[in-house]
Amino acid sequence: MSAQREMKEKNPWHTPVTIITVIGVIAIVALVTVAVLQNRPVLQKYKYGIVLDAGSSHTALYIYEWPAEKDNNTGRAEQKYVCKVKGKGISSYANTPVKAGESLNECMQEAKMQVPTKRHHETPLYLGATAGMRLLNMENSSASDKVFQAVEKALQRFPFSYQGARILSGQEEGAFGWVTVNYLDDRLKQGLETTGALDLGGASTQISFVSKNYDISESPSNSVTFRLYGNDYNLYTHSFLCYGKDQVLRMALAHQTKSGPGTILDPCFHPGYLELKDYSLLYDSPCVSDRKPQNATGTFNHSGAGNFKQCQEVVKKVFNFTSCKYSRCSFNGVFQPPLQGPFGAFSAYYYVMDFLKLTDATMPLKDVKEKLANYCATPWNEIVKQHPEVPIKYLAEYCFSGTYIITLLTDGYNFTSESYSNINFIKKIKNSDAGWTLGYMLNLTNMIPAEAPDSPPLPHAGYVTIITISALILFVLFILSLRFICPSFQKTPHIV
Ligand SMILES: O=c1ccn([C@@H]2O[C@H](COP(=O)(O)OP(=O)(O)O)[C@@H](O)[C@H]2O)c(=O)[nH]1
Repeated sequence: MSAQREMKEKNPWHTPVTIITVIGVIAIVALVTVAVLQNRPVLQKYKYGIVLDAGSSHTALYIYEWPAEKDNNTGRAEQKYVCKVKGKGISSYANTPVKAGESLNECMQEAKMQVPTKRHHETPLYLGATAGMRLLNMENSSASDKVFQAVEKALQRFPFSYQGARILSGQEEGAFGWVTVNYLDDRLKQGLETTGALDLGGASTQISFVSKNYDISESPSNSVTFRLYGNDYNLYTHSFLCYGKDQVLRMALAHQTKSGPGTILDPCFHPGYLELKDYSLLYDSPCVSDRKPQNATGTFNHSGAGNFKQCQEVVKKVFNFTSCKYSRCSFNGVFQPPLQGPFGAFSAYYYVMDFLKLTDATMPLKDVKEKLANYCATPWNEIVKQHPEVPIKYLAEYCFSGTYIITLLTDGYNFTSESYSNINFIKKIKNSDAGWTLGYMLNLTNMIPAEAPDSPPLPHAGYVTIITISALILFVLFILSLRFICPSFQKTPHIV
């Protein structure tokens, strides 16, 4: 019995200080563990959104992805996947609407594979149509309705949360393009100076920017106001219907064929270019239908002369610079405040300028014009030889499209040799395509809060460190105070 007692007394695990120490260590470990577990970032789970951009020339499907627990707060939505729908835009199926729906199936099947199955039912799916459908709706609203019915039917067969298909107004297209660019650049959250957005499509074009000299009362219809992350924005935006590059080409050709000649020598096409074209196809658009010559034969010879300066003169004819009831205008009597800040130019601005190797922002405007003039003057057979991979239809139009872009920016929007250098031709920002689709989804899912989100006072690591240090200090103080208040803790155990 006494040997047992001696063992107990000699065993250091049985001293009060040791017991308190062990309990203290367990308490600290428990405290820190709770702190770590309670505040650990939730396992990265993602949410998804799908937007179909039904443009005049083609449709593209975009899938966006963002961290699930941050959708209303600090996480950024990014493009995860893009699928180009085969064939033309949905407005080209006016006579066979069912095919408009069928055309989307392949990309929608892809979307099913890209979005995790357990997220399908909660993934919103939107379709937004732009200028091609705006024009079809103006021309034949029942055909446009039938295209939408077919598209709707096709999209509802998929397991996503279908949110509707509609035509975006030009103002929405411009404003959402601006939101996309500035969101991806993190300019909105940080309240930085914003970037203007220049979007060029096939059937319309948009310009959107914040100008401190913009007096809304002068032209209220061009104003869109936002409150995003606690900052107020007064955005100027305008969409020019028929001023996308495909419709402007029709207008330029309409101008050259108005007296109904059998052959036109077009300065916007390369020397040696020759195609037989149909009058009825050329005039088959509300942008030009009223200009169809009375005495037009069925076809005309479209031949090229390859002259940039003359091409600019032809292109200028599609703009009206004479009437302006405001203090200042771009063209066609449309108000435009003074240009301000940097601009991102995307969609067809990028495709064309990239092909022409003219996207370098440091290239002076006069050099851009010189290179374009050389390109336009290059004989057609040489151009075809130099670019065997580019489809002939696209290849034939780059001289025209480049000339239109320069004319639109300088004569149309009033960019000068100096301010031209503020334009960046961009396709993507941080792996997401520049365009209206992301801004549209962010808006419809309320992912950009009006007020700046409350951020936790400390990051997770800082929180855990402070908890650990505080617990250790408290424990040391506790031990010291025990020794001070109860001196017996200092004595070594007395062995009997
Ligand atoms: O790789 C490409 C894809 C498109 N485009 C052109 O870019 C424009 C895009 O127009 P979209 O269909 O987006 O027209 P919107 O409906 O916006 O007017 C059209 O002229 C297309 O021919 C191009 O030059 N290269």
